[in-house]
Amino acid sequence: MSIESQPNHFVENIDLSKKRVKCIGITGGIGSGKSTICKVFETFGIPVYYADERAKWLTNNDLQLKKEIKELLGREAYDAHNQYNRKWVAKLVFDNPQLLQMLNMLIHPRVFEDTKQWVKAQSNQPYLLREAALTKAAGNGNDLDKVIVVSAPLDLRINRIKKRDPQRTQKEIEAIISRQRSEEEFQKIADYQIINDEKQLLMPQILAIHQSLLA
Ligand SMILES: CC(C)(COP(=O)(O)OP(=O)(O)OC[C@H]1O[C@@H](n2cnc3c(N)ncnc32)[C@H](O)[C@@H]1O)[C@@H](O)C(=O)NCCC(=O)NCCS
Ligand SMILES: Nc1ncnc2c1ncn2[C@@H]1O[C@H](COP(=O)(O)OP(=O)(O)OP(=O)(O)O)[C@@H](O)[C@H]1O
Repeated sequence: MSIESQPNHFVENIDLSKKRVKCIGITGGIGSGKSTICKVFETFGIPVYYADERAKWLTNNDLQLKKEIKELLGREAYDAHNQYNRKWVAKLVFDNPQLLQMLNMLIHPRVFEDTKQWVKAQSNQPYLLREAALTKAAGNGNDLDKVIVVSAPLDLRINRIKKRDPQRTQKEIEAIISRQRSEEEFQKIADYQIINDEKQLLMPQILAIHQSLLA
């Protein structure tokens, strides 16, 4: 068969006018300032997917997920109004790495599905941001093109969280940190870095990344 007479699957299956929009992960440990920095990107018109927030929403609204979480953690995972009992779950899982991993295995596939739907619904954007405490390196089994890592000194992060979340004890904050990537591990997956140490100016760092992503 000549090349001309072969059916052209490529032309049939790919709509060239719909190029996938760039998706950039933004991550960092608790209190590093991810959400604060995302708010600045939002003022530039960049849409942001907040994975922790969506995970929270899904734990209360995805019926199958609710059922699976109850099976894994017990009925107390939901309160009398059938709402996710975050305080109770946090106490249980942030001190128990195996259980946290099992909970992640229930929640994360749902969040990834939800992210895909969100990305599909966006159009005509120069790029999108996906904020999450847990993110793999770009391209490592995910749809991210680059990863921004937000860093801040540990003592500053702990003090910020004590102020922001007065219900958490120092021990609880340290338990969360010990379940997250270390600073060195975050650095390994960073394509861009933002240092949010309240000494270096934030805006020039954010603008430089924004410009580079628009280029
Ligand atoms: C354990 C839960 C109930 C704690 O709720 P709580 O309101 O106390 O804390 P919150 O969600 O605000 O998170 C507190 C800090 O822990 C971090 N964190 C949340 N989940 C995880 C996790 N699975 N592993 C490591 N850090 C996490 C957050 O980024 C934040 O820095 C809740 O975080 C949860 O259900 N987590 C599992 C879902 C998840 O993995 N979310 C992360 C992004 S998809
Ligand atoms: N440069 C800064 N100057 C002053 N306060 C800051 C700065 N960056 C962050 N904060 C404050 O520190 C706290 C933690 O910041 P933020 O919520 O953005 O962190 P996060 O990395 O998103 O945390 P989490 O992982 O818990 O979601 C917030 O109360 C925020 O207002």
